[in-house]
Amino acid sequence: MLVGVAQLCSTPHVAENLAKAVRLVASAASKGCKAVFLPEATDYIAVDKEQAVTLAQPIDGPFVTGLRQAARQHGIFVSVGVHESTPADPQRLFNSHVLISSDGLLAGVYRKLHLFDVNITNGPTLMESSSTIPGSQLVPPVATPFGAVGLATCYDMRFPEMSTLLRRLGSQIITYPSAFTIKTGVAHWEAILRCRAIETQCYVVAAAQVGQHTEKRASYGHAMIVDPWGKIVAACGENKEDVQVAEIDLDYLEAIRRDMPVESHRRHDVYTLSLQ
Ligand SMILES: O=C(O)CNC(=O)[C@H](CS)NC(=O)CCC(=O)C(=O)O
Repeated sequence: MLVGVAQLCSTPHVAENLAKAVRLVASAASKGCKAVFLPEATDYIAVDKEQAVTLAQPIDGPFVTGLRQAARQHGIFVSVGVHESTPADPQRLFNSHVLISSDGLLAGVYRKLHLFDVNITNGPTLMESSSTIPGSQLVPPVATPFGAVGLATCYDMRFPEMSTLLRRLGSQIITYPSAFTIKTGVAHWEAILRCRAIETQCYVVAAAQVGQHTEKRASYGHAMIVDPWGKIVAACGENKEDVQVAEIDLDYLEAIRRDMPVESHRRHDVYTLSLQ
């Protein structure tokens, strides 16, 4: 089965971003994909924290609703990262990853666990926790016709405990909708994604924001799909608005797991003791 990984440049203009996302959904469907993966913050990249909080919608707001209609119209699953407002805390939002089924229903919602609070010398300073409430749970993989999908987001890829757990819970595909900085992307993006695929023996799908969003903010792009052997099988490079397609072959995945059964070689007996 074919799936598409997408790349785009969101701005603070939510309606325009929805139009771009819907175009990418249609494009993936026309290429025969059963699913399309859109990046983190597809709804918008804001100029500052105040604007980010003002623009956030609930999951049942117009942005996700528009994508649910597109998913249903084209008969395709859609994974998308959005900001999610919550009445419980009007000054902050969740960084949420929504999986929409091909009949337009919500199949899963994951709220980003690891927040990107960093200050890199000669590089970006970002304080995600000033606007974002961290999620509090791992979401079990969602069963789909193309495999069991584990939900994560961007910076989460730096935490292999999370991908290892998603694998143990049954994931066959692990997804990281992203908006990576250029400096960290050049240094780490491909290496991390290939490692997560190799060590979990899962397909890794990483949709990406690309280019200049606002005066202050730019993203690395290079959306890709990595197969469970660590090979890059789809790559958007630095294209501005793109969907690249790869096959998800679960027989191939099972063969890799059979040949090298790392999951059954894990020494959980030792790991638990060493944490005490
Ligand atoms: O800000 C928004 O609106 C959407 N959220 C993001 O773009 C997030 C938090 S600032 N970006 C990352 O996690 C980049 C991680 C990264 O670049 C790395 O791990 O190196």
